[in-house]
Amino acid sequence: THILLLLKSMLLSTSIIHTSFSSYRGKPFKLIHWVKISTILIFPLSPYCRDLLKVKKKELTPYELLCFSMRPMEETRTAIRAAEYMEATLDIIRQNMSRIHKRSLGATDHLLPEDLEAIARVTGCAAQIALLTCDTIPFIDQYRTISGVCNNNRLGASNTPFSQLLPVQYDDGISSPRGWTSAVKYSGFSLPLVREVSNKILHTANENLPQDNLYSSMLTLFGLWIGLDLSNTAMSRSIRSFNDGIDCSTSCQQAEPCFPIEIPTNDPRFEDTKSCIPFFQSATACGTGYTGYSFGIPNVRSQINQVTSFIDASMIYGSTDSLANQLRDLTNDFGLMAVNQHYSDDGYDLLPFQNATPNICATRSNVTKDPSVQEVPCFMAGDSHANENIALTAIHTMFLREHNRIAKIFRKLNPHWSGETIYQETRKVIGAFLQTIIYQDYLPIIIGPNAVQKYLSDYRGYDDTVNPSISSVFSTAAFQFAHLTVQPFIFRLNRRYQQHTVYPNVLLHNSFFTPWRIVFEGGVDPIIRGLISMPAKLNRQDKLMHDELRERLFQLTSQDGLDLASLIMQRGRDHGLQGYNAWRGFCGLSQPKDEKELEVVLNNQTLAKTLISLYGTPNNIDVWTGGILEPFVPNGRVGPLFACLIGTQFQKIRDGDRFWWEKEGVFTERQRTTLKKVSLHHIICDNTGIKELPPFVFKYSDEYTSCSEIPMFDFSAWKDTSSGKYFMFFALIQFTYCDRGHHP
Ligand code: HEM
Ligand SMILES: [Ca+2]
Repeated sequence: THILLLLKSMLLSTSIIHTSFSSYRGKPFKLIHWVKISTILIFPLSPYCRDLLKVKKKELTPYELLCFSMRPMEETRTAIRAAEYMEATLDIIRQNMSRIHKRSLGATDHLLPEDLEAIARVTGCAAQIALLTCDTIPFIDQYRTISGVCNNNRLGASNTPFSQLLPVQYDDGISSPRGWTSAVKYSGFSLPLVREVSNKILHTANENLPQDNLYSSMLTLFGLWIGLDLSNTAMSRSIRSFNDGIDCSTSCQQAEPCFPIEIPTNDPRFEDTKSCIPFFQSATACGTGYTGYSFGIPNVRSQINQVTSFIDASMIYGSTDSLANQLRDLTNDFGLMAVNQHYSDDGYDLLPFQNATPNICATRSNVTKDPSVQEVPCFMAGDSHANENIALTAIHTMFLREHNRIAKIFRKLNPHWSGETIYQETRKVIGAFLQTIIYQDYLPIIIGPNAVQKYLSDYRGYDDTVNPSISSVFSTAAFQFAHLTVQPFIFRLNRRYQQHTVYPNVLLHNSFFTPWRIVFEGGVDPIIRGLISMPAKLNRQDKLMHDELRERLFQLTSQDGLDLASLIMQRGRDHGLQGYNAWRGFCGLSQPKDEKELEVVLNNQTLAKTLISLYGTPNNIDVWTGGILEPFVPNGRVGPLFACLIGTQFQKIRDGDRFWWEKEGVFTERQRTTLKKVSLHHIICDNTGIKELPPFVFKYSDEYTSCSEIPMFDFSAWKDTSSGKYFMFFALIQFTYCDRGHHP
């Protein structure tokens, strides 16, 4: 590292660079040298999470687990690399220009538009944002692409920037997170340390938590599950600062992309205020931040969503073609998803294993303190978070089984269908199941009937002017409301819905990255029973985030855990989200200007006082913090601000989706009528050994009904009545156009 740093400073000061630079103007080919230099400089300085884990160690730190679980996927790495090269190239040019002209200059002050275009092209940035030609893709009107491209060109596709509902606000106006420089003031006040807000407002012990007497833990986990369909923020590829090689995992120095969470005085857990909770920034999207100059759009930094914004079950099937193919069972032509070849769960399938090294899920011997136990790899699914906790893994597993169950039904129903048709038709049905369950059952409970009426009343058809991309404020703040409704335990119940005697409840921090608990400790059923029959934690102003998430996040044994509340606020600042009042204004809500008015909005005097003592003004309250503190809207589980932001987002991903299940022509009328009848209930009954369950699985109740009392989901509307001849022809075209197992 030191040699590279030395090399970099030498390169920057040598006459070679000065000479080539002073003669570059009007000769864009020279710019390629700059790009090359930037790639040479960045590349070796950028260790990734993977590299952290190369050193064989007994136990991973919480930071390493976070880093690894949030590492960018393959195609995302290409997108991020392009932006990093472009930014580094412009930075080197800027430094040299300033040196030559002996004054500070912007990167593009002396560059011609064609030079910028050339840099964008050579770094790969131009390719990331160029419009696509969609009409050459076969069957583009029939099935969604895996990456979501060509639903409406790049809008809503994976690896594109989050949209912005309000202008982004950075310390330097372009890229530095809010709060990066303490001298920068907002409404006359510096932002408080996020850990201080977490300690003073969020802090809650694990014990005596308020329980939701209306809704079950399934409501919470289903929220997490669908959140993964919608957003997964790409982290910076590098865990080391670009300019001086500081390692974000070990140093508390602030240097892009390290944005460490500082420790306030009198912190209940960390005694040393010079220590920190490691944090690395999200990756920059091409054409934004300091790479934005050449594209004629406001050059503020934007972050990348690695997954498709549409509700298309991307957490099952993947958001990139390479992952989607890995997840399929291509050993036959039956349209199935790959399942685990080593273990099963009482006759039911499990998710396949990843073959990644190192195996971050080899946590069993550490947790059980028994070195002789058998370890297993992490499970593989369409989303990278599948092993984050075992309740989430259980839901993933159920839906994998549902795909294969339906695929087998379709093969019987339509023997002339190719494996590719079965896969695509099944994937289409699963996507529609999710859309139906979310809008019919989930959202009304969360945002309440008034917001449903305002944002989600009748569907009026597809609108190609609506941008379906997930917005930054939705993913980084509003849809993270449910972190306050997570129980500190994963409940595991036996067939009689009593605590399992052999495999009892597990504290949440003992459930992170532990797929072996599913393989060796009773499988999926006990966990699903726990989710559907135990209440959710209630989000209450005086009982916010318990210690499992605020003090022990990703802590498997003795290491210092992370603090989720601090991470969320720091992420919001990294993404340049404006403060609470700006968002209240966006939603047409009142904007409290002092403690008294805040007290009225929150209906809580003590809370308003503490917030003002921390932030100085209601304007600056981190939007996630303000949102989670608001009293609920009538018959909802979020306050008015989040009801508006969540309602707005779900309206956009419905109206801006060319494959929305209610859109004319996507399904037949008979199929639509059938799809309305689906519920999560069906999916549990059909894919687990659970045969008695509460009548409505999001509701907390001690009544149980038998699966046999619910009519089976009827697939007869999918019987293909067109002639076999036509389908032979169709299959032939498919076969001609694409490799087997590829999207048509
Ligand atoms: C069950 C326990 C849960 C754990 C351990 C957990 C953990 C995390 C972590 C570590 C992050 C990344 C924080 C950062 O550095 O920015 C995150 C992000 C997020 N979480 Fe959770 N979470 C849980 C439950 C939930 C639930 C119930 C929901 C929603 C209903 C949810 C929604 C989200 C969303 C939307 C994000 C941002 C995703 C992105 O764009 O990357 N989480 N969560
Ligand atoms: Ca999706």
